[in-house]
Amino acid sequence: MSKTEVVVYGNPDLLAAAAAARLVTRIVDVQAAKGSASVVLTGGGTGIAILKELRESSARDAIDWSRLDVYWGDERFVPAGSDERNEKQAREALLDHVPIDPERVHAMAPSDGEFGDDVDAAAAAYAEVLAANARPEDHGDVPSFDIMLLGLGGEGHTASIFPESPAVYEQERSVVAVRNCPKPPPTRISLTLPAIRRARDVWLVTGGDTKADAVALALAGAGEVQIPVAGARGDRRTLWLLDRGAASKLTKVYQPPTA
Ligand SMILES: O=C1O[C@H](COP(=O)(O)O)[C@@H](O)[C@H](O)[C@H]1O
Repeated sequence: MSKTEVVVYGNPDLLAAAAAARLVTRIVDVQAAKGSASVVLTGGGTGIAILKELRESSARDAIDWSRLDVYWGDERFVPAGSDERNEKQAREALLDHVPIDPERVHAMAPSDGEFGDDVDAAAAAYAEVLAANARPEDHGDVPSFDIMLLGLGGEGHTASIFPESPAVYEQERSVVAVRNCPKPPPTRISLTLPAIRRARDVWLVTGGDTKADAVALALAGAGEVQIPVAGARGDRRTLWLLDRGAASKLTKVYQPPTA
């Protein structure tokens, strides 16, 4: 299992800018080493702020967008045009502004798409997308994603895996339908913790003191049933990128970077 690293930035803007810079560097490094790279996006305030920062950065042109696969860790099961959709927010923040190959943008189905309001069928279809994109060296039906961005909620959810919900117990499937979420909208699609742990790098990105309890509990070793984000780990690296608010209840002192 990878070691957990924590970096704390002085404010949310710095967090988003620094995470975007890290993302460019890691994608470029992976593309140089392997030819193409894959990234899993998250919804939420910090996740979308990072994408906006990336759009506004001239460094984004260092990425070969034609050799990047994009997936989502979770999606709100709402109509395609809804502003609540993580996909729509990511497209507006970044994807509509870069020369990405549309075939390599792997979105989860909306509630008015080909599966209608059958969220189980939509989740199963996304599991098939993952399986179809897994290579022999991935040793399973989920790609070894190069970078997975994940946000978290104040109660400890990550992706759309909520505390003590059926999704947190899932050990077989890579993608599940999620119902009765405590945070609206109530119906969602989510990667499971076993699928998340297939990623090489998992980056937990969050800001604000409403996240401080969940961050502190996860980093203190809480169980994943109560605090699902505690179970989000990368195979190569688990990196927490926080602002001072989100880090404010950590007992260990994590220094902001000096440069
Ligand atoms: O609903 C969701 O919320 C979380 C966290 O969002 P935030 O705005 O409170 O930071 C996000 O990680 C997840 O992808 C999203 O669907």
